[in-house]
Amino acid sequence: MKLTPVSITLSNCAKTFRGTRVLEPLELQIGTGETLVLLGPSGCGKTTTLRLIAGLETPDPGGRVRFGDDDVTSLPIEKRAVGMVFQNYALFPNLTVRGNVGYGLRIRRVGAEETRRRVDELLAMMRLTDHADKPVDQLSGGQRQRVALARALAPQPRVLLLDEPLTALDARLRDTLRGEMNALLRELGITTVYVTHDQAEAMELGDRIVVMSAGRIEQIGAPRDIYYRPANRAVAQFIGTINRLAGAWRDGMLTTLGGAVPAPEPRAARRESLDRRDRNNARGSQTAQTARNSHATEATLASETHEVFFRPEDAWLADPSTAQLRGTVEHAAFLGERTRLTIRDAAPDALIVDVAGRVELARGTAVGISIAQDALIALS
Ligand SMILES: Nc1ncnc2c1ncn2[C@@H]1O[C@H](COP(=O)(O)OP(=O)(O)OP(=O)(O)O)[C@@H](O)[C@H]1O
Repeated sequence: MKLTPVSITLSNCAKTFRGTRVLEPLELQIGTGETLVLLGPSGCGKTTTLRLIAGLETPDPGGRVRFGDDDVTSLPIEKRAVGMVFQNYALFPNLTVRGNVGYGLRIRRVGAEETRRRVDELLAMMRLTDHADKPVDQLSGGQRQRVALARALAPQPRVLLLDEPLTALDARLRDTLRGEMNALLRELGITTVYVTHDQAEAMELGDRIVVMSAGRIEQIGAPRDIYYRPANRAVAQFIGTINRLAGAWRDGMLTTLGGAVPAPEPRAARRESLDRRDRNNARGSQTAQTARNSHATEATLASETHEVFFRPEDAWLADPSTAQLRGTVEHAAFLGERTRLTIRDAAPDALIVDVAGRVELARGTAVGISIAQDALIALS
């Protein structure tokens, strides 16, 4: 497929419907060929943002939308060269698969031969060749979704916009199609904006994720950044499961019900250490960084809210006599590849700890828990 992807820039883009502002002014740059995922709870403004990019809505006065160097703010959707896929696919039920995929080319008066060539190529790419002449209502949900994608790509758009394209499918199919979608977007290299409220989809597909809530951007970052370095509680609680340890600071340790844990590394140091862990290349200007970090530690602790957070998979069971925290098993959920423990009395809130392997623990068993220091997260 011959595609010429572009970057997208939204500047000062707010949206008000009948006096109610549903999107605060936002700034967003999407790189050429990047897959950017808009993630957040229902009603947070994801679809509105996508529609501003599509040209289905215009931003409040002062907002601008650019594709590369082109200011497209006042262009309608049909002049923006975008391909769109919706949750319900919006296929034409009276047309065959081939008719649906070729639709956008016919209305653009592309010649019959070129149309056939492009449609055949897309049908092959989407593994739909054998279904080309079927009416779309004879297809499975996954196949319809692939027809919708092929139809969006046929006119060779500059940008691909996907609004919850997998949501209507059952969980198992969604997992399979997520992998296929990932491979396809990498292969096409098209600039893609993908709306979802499903974190697994966001993590697997996004080069970067934009976490939104109540019409605002809470954080923009690579999936690992968002997961391991959430900017605030809203992000941490929306993405995955997170445990809270509340207590009092004593000698650099947070003392809670069942023991004590060391102070988390402040954000700057944490970023450094995670980057080291991720990329395994810790050389560079370490000395200056370390000086900045020790300064940051004191500043962070002084303003600390007496709580730290950690993910369930970052803790492990340890001998209670040497563990950081002690508690009792409230519940052990065997999930196949791991067991999810709910542990009481270690902290004011119950803690969730994931353990791999063959673990069988009865309710009431006394356990010890330790947590990797670089996995402790301080949040505002
Ligand atoms: N045309 C409209 N007129 C009035 N209000 C609207 C309109 N479109 C969206 N809204 C409101 O704007 C807010 C954001 O909606 P939007 O569809 O962007 O959210 P979302 O994050 O995509 O949610 P969902 O995941 O449920 O689709 C919601 O409160 C919604 O009711």
